Amino acid sequence: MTATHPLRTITAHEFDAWAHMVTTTYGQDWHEGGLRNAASSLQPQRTIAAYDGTQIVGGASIYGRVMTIPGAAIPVAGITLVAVLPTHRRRGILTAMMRKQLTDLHESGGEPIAALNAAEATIYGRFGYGIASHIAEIHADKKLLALRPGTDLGDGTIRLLDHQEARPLLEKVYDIARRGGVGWLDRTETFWQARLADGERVRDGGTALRFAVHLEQGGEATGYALYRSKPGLVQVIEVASTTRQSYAALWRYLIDLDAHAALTYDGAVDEPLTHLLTNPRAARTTLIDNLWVRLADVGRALAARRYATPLDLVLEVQDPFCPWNAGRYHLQAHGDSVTCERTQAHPALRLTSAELGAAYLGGTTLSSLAAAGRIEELRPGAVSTASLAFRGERAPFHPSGWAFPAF
Ligand SMILES: CC(=O)SCCNC(=O)CCNC(=O)[C@H](O)C(C)(C)COP(=O)(O)OP(=O)(O)OC[C@H]1O[C@@H](n2cnc3c(N)ncnc32)[C@H](O)[C@@H]1OP(=O)(O)O
Repeated sequence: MTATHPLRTITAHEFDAWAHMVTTTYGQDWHEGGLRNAASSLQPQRTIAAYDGTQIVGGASIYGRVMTIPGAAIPVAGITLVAVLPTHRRRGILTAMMRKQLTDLHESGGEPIAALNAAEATIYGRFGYGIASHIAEIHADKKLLALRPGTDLGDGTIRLLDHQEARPLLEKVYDIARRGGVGWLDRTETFWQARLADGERVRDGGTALRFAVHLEQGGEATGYALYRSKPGLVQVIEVASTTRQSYAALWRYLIDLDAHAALTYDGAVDEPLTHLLTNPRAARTTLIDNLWVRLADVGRALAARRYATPLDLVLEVQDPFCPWNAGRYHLQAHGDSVTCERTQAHPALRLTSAELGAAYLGGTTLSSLAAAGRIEELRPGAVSTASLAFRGERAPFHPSGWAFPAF
C-alpha cells in the first residue's frame, strides 16, 4: 500500500465502480457489451484497487492463463486494466500496485511469470518487465500480393461459415496451433466470447466478422482466418492453421478477396507469409513491442522452460524491485532435464530480472542485450553460449491482446 492510498482486492459488488474508474482513466465510456465481457472474465479476487477514502482511484487485475513457452506450457499471470485516475497520478499508486501483484505471486507460490501488453513502452521496464516479443504490423498493397508459383496449397477447400458453425472448428484448430506456438495462450469460453465479440463498436466501421475455415477432403478443419472488410481494406484479425498447406491456402483466399486495395494483419516477426510471396516487399511491416514478461520467481521460471542447447551456467541476478529474486543461480539444462538452484559459485553473467524476462520466450537474444550494455559477462564466451541456449526455434508470437476486451 502507499502511505495514503491503501490497496485491497475488490468485492464483486464493487466491480461497477472499479470499471467506471478504469474507463474514465482510459478516456472512454464503458459500453454495455464491454462491461459484460469484463465482468465475466475478470476475477474479483485477483483484481485490486487503490482507495482514497471510499473512492476507488486506481486498479489493476490479473487473468490467470496458460502460455506456451519454449518446450512447455505454464500458468502465467496476465496483467491487465492497469489504471490510476488523472486526479491521483504520480503519487506512487502504480508502483504500489505492481509491487503488490508481484509480492502476492511470490508469497502464494502463484504463476512464476507475469506478462502484459504495455500502453506505453516507458512504463514497465522500471518494474523488471522486459520486451519478450514483438508484433509485425503488416500493411500490404493487395495488387502486389501473389503467392510464389508452385506453392503447395493441398487439396482442401475453404468455406465461409457462420459463427455457430465455425466456433467448434475454430476451437479445435486453435488448441493445436497454440500448443505449438510460443507466446500463444489457452482460450476458455469467456476468452473466446471476447475474442469473437462483434458489436458495432468492435467493428469500428467494418463488416461483421467473417469466418473462413479450411477443411480437408475428409471434412477435418485444419485452419481458419477471421477477418472483416473495411472501406478499401481487408482487416485480417487472426489466422491459425495446423498444416503448412492450409496456411498457404488461407492466405491465397485472403489475397484473392476482390475490391480491397489493402490488407492489414498483426503477425509474427517471422511470419511465413513473407516467404510465400513473389514480392515480399508488397507486405511492409512495422515492428512494435508486444509481450512484456516479468519473472516473478526467477528459479521456478528458468527451470520451467527448455533450452535449445545444453547449458551449465551461474547467473547473478539483481532485482531491487523484487528482492527475493536477487542472488546467484546455477542453471543446468540438458534436453528435458532442467534445474535452477541457488548457489554461491562464481557467476558467468550478471544481469537483472528484466533481461531474463526479455529473453524468456526465446525472441529477444541475450547477445543483443549484452551488446546494449545490459548484461555483464564475467566468464568469456558465457553470453554467446547462454544466448544460443535461450533462443527459440521460431519468434514468439502472441496472437491477441491482454488488454480489454479480454481475449
Ligand atoms: C497492462 C496495462 O494495462 S497497460 C495500461 C496502463 N494504463 C494507462 O496507460 C492509463 C493511463 N495512465 C495511468 O493510468 C497512469 O498514469 C499510470 C498507471 C500509467 C501511472 O500511474 P501512477 O500512479 O501515476 O504511477 P507512479 O506514480 O507509481 O509512477 C511510477 C514511476 O513511473 C513513471 N511513469 C508513470 N507513468 C508513466 C508514463 N506514462 N510514462 C513514463 N513514465 C511514467 C513515473 O514518473 C514514476 O517514475 P519515478 O519512479 O522515476 O518517479
